[in-house]
Amino acid sequence: MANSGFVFDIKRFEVHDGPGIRTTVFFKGCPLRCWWCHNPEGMYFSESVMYFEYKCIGCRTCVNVCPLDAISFDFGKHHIDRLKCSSCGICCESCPSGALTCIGRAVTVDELMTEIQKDVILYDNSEGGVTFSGGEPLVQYEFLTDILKECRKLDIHTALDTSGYALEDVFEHVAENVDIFLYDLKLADNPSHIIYTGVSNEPIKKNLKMLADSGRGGDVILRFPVIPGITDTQENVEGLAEFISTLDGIKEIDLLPFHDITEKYTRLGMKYNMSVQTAPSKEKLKYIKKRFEQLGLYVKL
Ligand SMILES: C[S@@+](CC[C@H](N)C(=O)[O-])C[C@H]1O[C@@H](n2cnc3c(N)ncnc32)[C@H](O)[C@@H]1O
Ligand code: SF4
Repeated sequence: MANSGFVFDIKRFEVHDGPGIRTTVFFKGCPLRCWWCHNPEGMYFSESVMYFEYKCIGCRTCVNVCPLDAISFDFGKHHIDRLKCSSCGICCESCPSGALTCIGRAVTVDELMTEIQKDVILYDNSEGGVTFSGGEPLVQYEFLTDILKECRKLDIHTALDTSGYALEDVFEHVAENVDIFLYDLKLADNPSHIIYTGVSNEPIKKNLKMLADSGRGGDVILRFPVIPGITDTQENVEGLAEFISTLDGIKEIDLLPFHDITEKYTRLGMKYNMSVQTAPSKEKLKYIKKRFEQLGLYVKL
């Protein structure tokens, strides 16, 4: 039982994170480091300090209040020494223009349920519900399970947006309380998976196979991030198609074309590995769509 967890956003009226109108809760912390991740503020479990240059008025309040001397103006340019910064948040509280913002906050089960329940009428009218995303929600599996159980008590539909990367027994335990899964498949080849995400794809494949073998394939919507030069290669698409063809009951795969978020990484002081900034071509998307349709899947783009 975990009475509180750590989230970095709660978005209401979402229509892209599962069926109907949904509230999406973004959990902090992720064991993966996908090169293209558009939610880098969700990677670390601790709070993340984000700096918005266009809001900065150059008053240097942050420099003066930082207890670790982690902030300076080098040649007039704001700089946070991320090795010194402990994300204590004092600079964010003191910044008069909102140029510094602390991402991430603790919430209790009760607080989160209050937020989720605000839109129950919308969920009911649209066959929607709540989606747990991140970061990787499975990292906080005890808190996640508590929330899922509360939702089930109240008959609120739940979706888990996940990389599937978790120990088998953790995944199995959480899955019991989930209505549908938005399950990401990124790279079929394990060495490539390790290079581009930092972890092996074996637990991901194992957990998905377990779901399908237990008769829950129909509760899974696959998601495939189409990342130019990394996941969109013929070799990868064929590898994934081969794996998917071993899974029973899965009917849908959603293609998520790459979008660039260089600016977010700059604001967080994080390294962005992607050299490509353009979305995949229409031809490439068409080819991938057709290939997955050949497996009998409905392909949403
Ligand atoms: C940020 S992840 C969070 C959930 C979980 N950690 C996962 O990877 O599925 C949510 C979705 O965004 C997708 N995604 C991440 N970065 C993206 C990008 N730059 N372009 C398109 N989709 C992206 C992921 O593939 C995943 O389907
Ligand atoms: S698993 Fe999801 S949240 Fe984690 S780094 Fe990859 S895309 Fe981002």
